[in-house]
Amino acid sequence: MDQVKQRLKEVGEKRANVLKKLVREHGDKVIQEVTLEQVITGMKGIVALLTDTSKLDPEEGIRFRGHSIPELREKLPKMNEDGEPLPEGLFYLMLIGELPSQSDVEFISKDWSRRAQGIPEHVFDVINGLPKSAHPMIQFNTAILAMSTESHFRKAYMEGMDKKDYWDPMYEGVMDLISRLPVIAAYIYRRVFHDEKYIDIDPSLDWAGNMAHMMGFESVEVKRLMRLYMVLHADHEGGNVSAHTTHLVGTALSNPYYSFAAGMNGLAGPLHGMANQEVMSWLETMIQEIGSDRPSKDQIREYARNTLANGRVIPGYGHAVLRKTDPRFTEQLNFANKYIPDAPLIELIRNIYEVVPEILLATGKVKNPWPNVDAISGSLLSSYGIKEYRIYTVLFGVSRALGVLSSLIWDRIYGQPLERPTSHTLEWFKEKVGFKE
Ligand SMILES: CC(=O)SCCNC(=O)CCNC(=O)[C@H](O)C(C)(C)COP(=O)(O)OP(=O)(O)OC[C@H]1O[C@@H](n2cnc3c(N)ncnc32)[C@H](O)[C@@H]1OP(=O)(O)O
Ligand SMILES: O=C([O-])CC(=O)C(=O)O
Repeated sequence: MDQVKQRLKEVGEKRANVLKKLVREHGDKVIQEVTLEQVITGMKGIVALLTDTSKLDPEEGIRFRGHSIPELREKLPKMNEDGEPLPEGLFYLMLIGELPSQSDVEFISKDWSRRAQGIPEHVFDVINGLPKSAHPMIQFNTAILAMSTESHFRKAYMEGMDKKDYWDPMYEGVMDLISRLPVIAAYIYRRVFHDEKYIDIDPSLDWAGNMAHMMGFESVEVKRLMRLYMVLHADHEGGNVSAHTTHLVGTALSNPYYSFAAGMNGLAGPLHGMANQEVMSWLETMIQEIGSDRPSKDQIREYARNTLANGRVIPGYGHAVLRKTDPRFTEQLNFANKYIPDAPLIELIRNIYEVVPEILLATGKVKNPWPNVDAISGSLLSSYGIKEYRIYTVLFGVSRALGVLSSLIWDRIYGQPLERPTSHTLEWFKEKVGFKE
C-alpha cells in the first residue's frame, strides 16, 4: 500500500469510528431550526452535510482543514522559496487532515504523472467526435464520462466487494482521475485554440506545472500562476453546487467519474464556475461599448448600472455565503499587484472593485456586494497570455477535483448513506404555517 493510502487508512479508521459513536450516542439531538424562507431560497444556512476538507466563514473566507490561504502559502511545500505552494500538498492536507512533508508531495507528484499516462485512446476519440465549436466544458465532461470505463470502484462493486472496503477502489479511481484531468484539459485547449498541436506530458514536472506545459506555456511565471490558481479554486466547503452535486451523486454509489462529471455540469452554470467566463464577456462588451481598454470610473459606473437595469447580474460579484471580499480575490489581486501591476486588465479590475460594491448595495437586495474569486481570475490568466476565456471553467474544474474528490473518498470511509431529503407541495407549506390566501 502506498504511503498516502496507508496514512489515509489509519486516520480514516479512527474518524469513521468516532462518527459511528457520535451518531449512536447523540443522533437524536436537535442541532438547528429551519425557516420556511431558508427552504425556499436555496437552503441557505441549513446544516445538511458532513464535509471535512474545508470550511467557509462568511466574514473570513475559506479555511482548508483549519488553515487560511495566507497560512497555507507559508506552510505548504513549494518548488522554491519565492514560488507558490504545490497543489499536491493541498490535496494531501485535505485528504489526510495533516500538513504534508516534502516527501509526501514528491510522492503524489510522481504518482500522478505516472497515472496520467494511462488514459485510454477512446477518450481522445470521444473528444474528437465532438465539434471543435462545442464549449470546452462539454468536451471536458464528455471526456470524464468516457474515462469511467476505467473505474476501479465500479469493477470492485460488481465483483461484490464488502462495503467497508469501498474507500480503497474509490481512492485508486480518484488518484487516476485527478492525475488525468490536466492532460484532458490541455488536450481540449490545444484542440480548440491551437490547431490540434498537442504537447506531451513531461513526467519530471509537478501536476500544475505540467498543466501549463501541456497548454504550451513554458515560462516560470505561468507555471507559478497555475500553481496558485489550482490551490485557490480547490474547495469551498460542501454546500456549493459542484461539491454538493459530486457528493449527492456519489451517495448512489456512482463511480468517481460519474459523480465528478455531475459536479462539473453544475460548475458549468453561469452563477457558479462559469462566472469566470461571464466576467470576461462582461469586460469585453464594456471595453467595446466604451471604446477604450481603460474606461473611467464614471464609465464603469454607468455600464454596471445598465447591466442591472437590463435585469442581469454583475458577474464576479456577490456570494451565497461570503459577506466580505473573497480572500481568493484578494490573493489573486496581491499576486497581480506584485508581478504585473501595470497590466491594463488588472487596472480595470481594481477600478471596478472601487465602484461596483456601492452600486450593488444601492439595490437594497444584494446580500454581498463584494467580489468573489471569479471577478479577477480570468483577467489574471489573460494578462499572462491565456486569453481564450472559454477554457477558464475547465481550469476551475481541474482544480475543484482536488477538494470534491477528497471528500468523495471520505464519504466512502464514513459509509455515508444515500442522500434523500424530503420535498413537499405548496399546499403543505401553506398549511404548515397557517397561511390564508
Ligand atoms: C465560484 C462561485 O460560484 S462564486 C459565485 C459566482 N457567481 C457570480 O459571480 C454571479 C453573480 N452573482 C450572483 O448571481 C449571486 O450573487 C450568487 C448566485 C453568487 C449568490 O446568489 P444568492 O445567494 O441568491 O444572492 P443574494 O441572496 O444576495 O440575492 C439576492 C438578490 O440579489 C441579486 N444579486 C446577487 N448578486 C448579484 C449581482 N452580482 N448582480 C446583480 N444582482 C445580484 C440576486 O439575483 C437576487 O435578486 P432577486 O431577489 O431579484 O432574485
Ligand atoms: O461557495 C460557493 O457557493 C461558491 C464558490 O465560491 C465556490 O464553490 O468556490
